[in-house]
Amino acid sequence: MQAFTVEQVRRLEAAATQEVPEGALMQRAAAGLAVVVAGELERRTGRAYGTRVLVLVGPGNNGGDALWAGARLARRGVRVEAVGVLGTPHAEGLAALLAAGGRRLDPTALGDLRRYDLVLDGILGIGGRPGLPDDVADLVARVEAAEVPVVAVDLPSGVVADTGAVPGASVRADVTVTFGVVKVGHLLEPARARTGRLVLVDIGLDPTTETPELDAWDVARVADAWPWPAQRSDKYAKGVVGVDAGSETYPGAGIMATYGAVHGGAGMVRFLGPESAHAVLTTNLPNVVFADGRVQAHLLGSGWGDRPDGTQAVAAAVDSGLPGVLDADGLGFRPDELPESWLLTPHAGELAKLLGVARSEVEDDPLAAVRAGVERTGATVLLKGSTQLVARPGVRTVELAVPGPAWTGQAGSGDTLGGLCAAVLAAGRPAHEAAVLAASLQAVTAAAHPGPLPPHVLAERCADQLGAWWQERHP
Ligand SMILES: NC(=O)C1=CN([C@@H]2O[C@H](COP(=O)(O)OP(=O)(O)OC[C@H]3O[C@@H](n4cnc5c(N)ncnc54)[C@H](O)[C@@H]3O)[C@@H](O)[C@H]2O)[C@@H](O)CC1
Ligand SMILES: [K+]
Repeated sequence: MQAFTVEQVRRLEAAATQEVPEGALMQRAAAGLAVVVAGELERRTGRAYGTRVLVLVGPGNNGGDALWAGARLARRGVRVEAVGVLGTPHAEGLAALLAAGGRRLDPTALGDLRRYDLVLDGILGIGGRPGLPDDVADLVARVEAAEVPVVAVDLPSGVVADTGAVPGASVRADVTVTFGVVKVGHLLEPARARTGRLVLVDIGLDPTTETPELDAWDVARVADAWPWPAQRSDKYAKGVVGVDAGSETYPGAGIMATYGAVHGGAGMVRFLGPESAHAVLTTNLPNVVFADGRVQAHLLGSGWGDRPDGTQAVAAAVDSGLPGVLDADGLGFRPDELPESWLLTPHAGELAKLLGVARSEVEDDPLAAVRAGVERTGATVLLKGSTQLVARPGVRTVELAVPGPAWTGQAGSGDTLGGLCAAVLAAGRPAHEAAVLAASLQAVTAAAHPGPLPPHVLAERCADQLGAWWQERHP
């Protein structure tokens, strides 16, 4: 699934408008919206006829869409009531609603909102500036407290369409019906959680003229793209990972990283980290070797702490010409310039430090931040967190891994993720693909095995998940 910016949507809409009569796009949007709302009413109450819908109407075309859809619903026997909450409502849309038997209410006459079966949020769309005025925010809070299902028109009002930020009050939708193309904010947290189920209505835009801002992977694409071993693949075809992670202070990070590499399907894992980790690894992962030798991808940095020879260790690995993953403390030892074949795996705090900005700056616009990380380092960058983004040099489109539940937000998850990435890298895949595949695998596995599993146990479940995908593909 691809997502676009507001500026791009405006261009696409302008191009499409040249081809059709005035108002046609809004009619297509309203028709699609009314079908989804009617379906939602039927699913929730068993019928559309006789149900009650409250339309919250803002000053722009977003409110226009909502009013025209309200008119269509009113003609089907839905009792539609519209309330203007900002500015002057779309004149033709309001006239159409009234002509179809809908009513206009004064905001002061709203009463108990629990009498509505559904609320339609037509307050703001892609023309919305962040946040909502206080009186609108109060009304939105009342809707939420009344637990009435909400369908958002194009975007949940109050979210930032281009970044996914939610700087103030916003609508929390059960369903969002968007038009033409998906917008960036639908897919990035925290706006993603406010979007609910996303329905895309075709209004005749042609997105092929624009480079997508975001390319969101889904589970089937991840499973199809995984580097499955061929029948005659030996350990070198699957790839050897060299893990130089952990330290005497943090041996666990090296162990976790090794669990990730093993369960991500590496042909062999060489552990080059601290001796204090050897006994645990020998007992639990006896296939891991400790001798120096051939590797096909490096994994460095997790749990290094303040390693005295960190700079030299990273330089030597990069100079080998092999691809690698540089994680956590290792990020502080990176050379000025890295090749694209190296993958950096910072979380928001680490990326902020790398860029010399506040963490909130990364969190407010992760798309810009992950691109800036690439710009700064030359490497491929995976920004870890609730939405996991991958950017690489020379490519505008940022890839979005399959999202998962927050269970993976615990110490050690980043270490195992680094190992999973390194396993895919060692199998010969480019760094951006290794990052998307590994991050998605971890998320999908966490969704299938919810609960506070320690990261190394979740890594074992990752192997089960890979097994299940493989069986689906090799019946
Ligand atoms: N342009 C097109 O061809 C189409 C647009 N469509 C709809 O039109 C929407 C965009 O319409 P508009 O460009 O009119 O924009 P909006 O409907 O999002 O609203 C813009 C208006 O809201 C005001 N406003 C913005 N943020 C505010 C805030 N925080 N507090 C108070 N007032 C605020 C602005 O001053 C402006 O008057 C889309 O989201 C979509 O729903 C659809 O009908 C499909 C076709
Ligand atoms: K809206």
